[in-house]
This record gives sequence, structure tokens and C-alpha cells, in this order.
Amino acid sequence: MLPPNRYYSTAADALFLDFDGTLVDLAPQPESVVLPVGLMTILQRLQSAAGGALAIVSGRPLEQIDSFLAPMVLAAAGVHGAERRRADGSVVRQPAPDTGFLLAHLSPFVNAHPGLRLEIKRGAVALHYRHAPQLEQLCIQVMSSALMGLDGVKLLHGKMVVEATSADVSKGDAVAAFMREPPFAGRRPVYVGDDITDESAFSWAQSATAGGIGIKVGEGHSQARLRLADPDALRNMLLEALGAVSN
Ligand SMILES: O=P(O)(O)OC[C@H]1O[C@H](O[C@H]2O[C@H](CO)[C@@H](O)[C@H](O)[C@H]2O)[C@H](O)[C@@H](O)[C@@H]1O
Repeated sequence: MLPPNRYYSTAADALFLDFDGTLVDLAPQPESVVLPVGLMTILQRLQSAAGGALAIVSGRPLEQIDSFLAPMVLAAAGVHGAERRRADGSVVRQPAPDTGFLLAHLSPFVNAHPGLRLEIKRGAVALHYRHAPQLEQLCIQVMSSALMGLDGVKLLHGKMVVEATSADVSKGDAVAAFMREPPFAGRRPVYVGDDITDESAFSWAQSATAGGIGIKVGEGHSQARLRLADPDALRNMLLEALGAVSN
């Protein structure tokens, strides 16, 4: 297999980057991730070299992505594709399911179990169990039963998290939407991600129509055709693509 750096060209490709576990190492809490030294410069240079064909695709809301990357404001999809900022800065938001019932169901459970944490987003609720991993199955059960009978909501499994989101959105759909618009249209999609929630985007990017490539970061089964060891390896790949190898 060729190394992934041979597969990304700023001249010909559109680059889509997941955030947690891909651009930045995972951290104990959602707000405690640390941007590696040099990452902002790499993103700024990529955006310029690729004519703006660079987007972040995350489970996080856009405002969180923006606060980590400030003052840079990139094209981005948030909440697994439920919201999307195009390269021209305009924002599209999909209809948000009402999560009130879910919150009423989940809050007493979370309050009764130290180590669990709810993250509330527009139209989505994430239940984090990173600090109570023994409760994984119980969290999945409680989430699944809370979702029973609720239309328009699906369950997503992530790293130490289970999340209810709109059934009508996916990272794959978000990437497809970007690829219909300038400056992405006409380029080849390259999607980089680390988690199960990235599989729909790998699948879309690698479809015959899109003709692109998926790059999985880290271990675990994936349909992505290429693999990088960790976020460090991704940053090195991006530096190589910019013609500035760090080592
Ligand atoms: O799609 P992503 O950009 O990878 O976002 C996925 C979720 O990331 C965050 O949770 C994960 O990262 C946290 C910080 O490293 C970690 O503490 C947590 O265990 C992970 O699940 C974020 O909080 C979620 O909203 C995103 O959906």
C-alpha cells in the first residue's frame, strides 16, 4: 500500500478532516483538548494552497470548532452534518429533532451515576462514559430505550460516547453537499477520520461517483483504504503535502 501522503494533493483534491482523534489527540473532557503546536499554521497554509477546498467535519457544534480554531473560520460541518458552513461563510442548518423527552429520560440516570456526562447540542444529545467505562452497555441500553418510539432520531456510537442525533444527517451527506459547491466541486474528495461516525464519509468519498479516498487514523476496523497511526502522522502527511517535512 502506498503511504497516504502520495494520495493527497493540494492542487487536485478537496480535504475533509474530522476533529477529535484526527486533528487533535483525545482528551479526558470535551473542552480539554489541546491544539498541537503548529496545527493552526498547517491549516492556514492548506486552505490557501488548496484554494479553500478544506473543511472540518465533526460531531461537535460549529461554535466549538470555531472556538478551538479562532481566529480562523473554516468551512465546516458540525453535529455530524446537522449544520454546515459553506466556504462562502453561509450556514445551512437541518431541522433539529426535539430532544426534550430524551433529556428528561437521561438526566436522572446521569445524576445517579458519577463519571457520566451529558453534552447537549442543537438537536442532539451525547452521553459520555469515558470516566465510567464499566457503564458502556448500560448507557447504550438506556439511550436505546429512551429513543424507542421517537421518530427522526438515531443512535451513533463514538469513542466512549453514545449519541442521539437526527436520523436524516450523516458526515457522508455533509461531504457530498460540500462537493457540489465551489471551491470543492471538480476536485477529488480525501476524507480523514478516526471513528465509527466517520465511516459514512469514507464510504461516500470512496464511492465510484466520488472517486476519492478515505484515510483512517488509528486502530480499528474501517472501510477506509488508507491508514495513519495517529494525529501526529496526519500532521506530518499534511506538512509533506505542503512541501515542508518536519523531520
Ligand atoms: O467528529 P469528531 O470531531 O471526532 O467529534 C466526536 C465527538 O468528539 C468529542 O468527544 C470525544 O472527544 C473528547 C475530547 O477528546 C473525549 O473526551 C470524548 O470521550 C470523545 O467521545 C465531543 O465531545 C463530541 O461532541 C463529538 O461528537
